[in-house]
Amino acid sequence: MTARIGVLAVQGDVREHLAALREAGADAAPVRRPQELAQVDAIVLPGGESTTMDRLLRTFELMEPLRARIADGMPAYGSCAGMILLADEILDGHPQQQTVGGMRITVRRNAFGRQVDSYETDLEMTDVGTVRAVFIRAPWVERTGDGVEVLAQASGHPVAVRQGNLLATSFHPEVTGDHRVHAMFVRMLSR
Ligand SMILES: NC(=O)CC[C@H](N)C(=O)O
Repeated sequence: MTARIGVLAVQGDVREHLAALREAGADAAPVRRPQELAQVDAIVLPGGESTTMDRLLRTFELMEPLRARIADGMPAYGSCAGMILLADEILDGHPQQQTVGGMRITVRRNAFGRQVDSYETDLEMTDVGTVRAVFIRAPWVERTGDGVEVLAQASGHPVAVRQGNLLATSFHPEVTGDHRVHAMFVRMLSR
């Protein structure tokens, strides 16, 4: 049976992730409610604004079920704000900002600078190859804990990391029309 991958749909670039997952051959569906989360085998946390997503996750009563599913081993992929949500620790976060957590990483929000510092570059990513990386007010990884594999770096910092069946990128592969990073996540589901 094809795995069903949810895309957290409280805020952010949900449509682009749904499209990239479908192009990678997955059955993808938006997740806004706890009942919808219960029906997926894996989840993508999109780019957007992590402080807003944190607030909406709590309002929609998705924070605790999401934490429980990830602690229980559900595969998850976070891009940009989604990477922040997966991180166990944030630097330069909003004072009350919480994360879903699960990945033993410390991320710095807006690490490359503010809005104006959005940029694109080609990176080598393990198991994927050369990718066009689009950074938009992106975080980077400051510290990695046990079991975290660095898949790509930019400006001397990890920008793609994997820990078991959790994947995170600082950049946005969903906006480039290249679905190889999503395909890699789909492959992680069958390991
Ligand atoms: N493109 C993005 O997802 C930006 C992330 C945003 N700077 C945040 O802190 O949530």
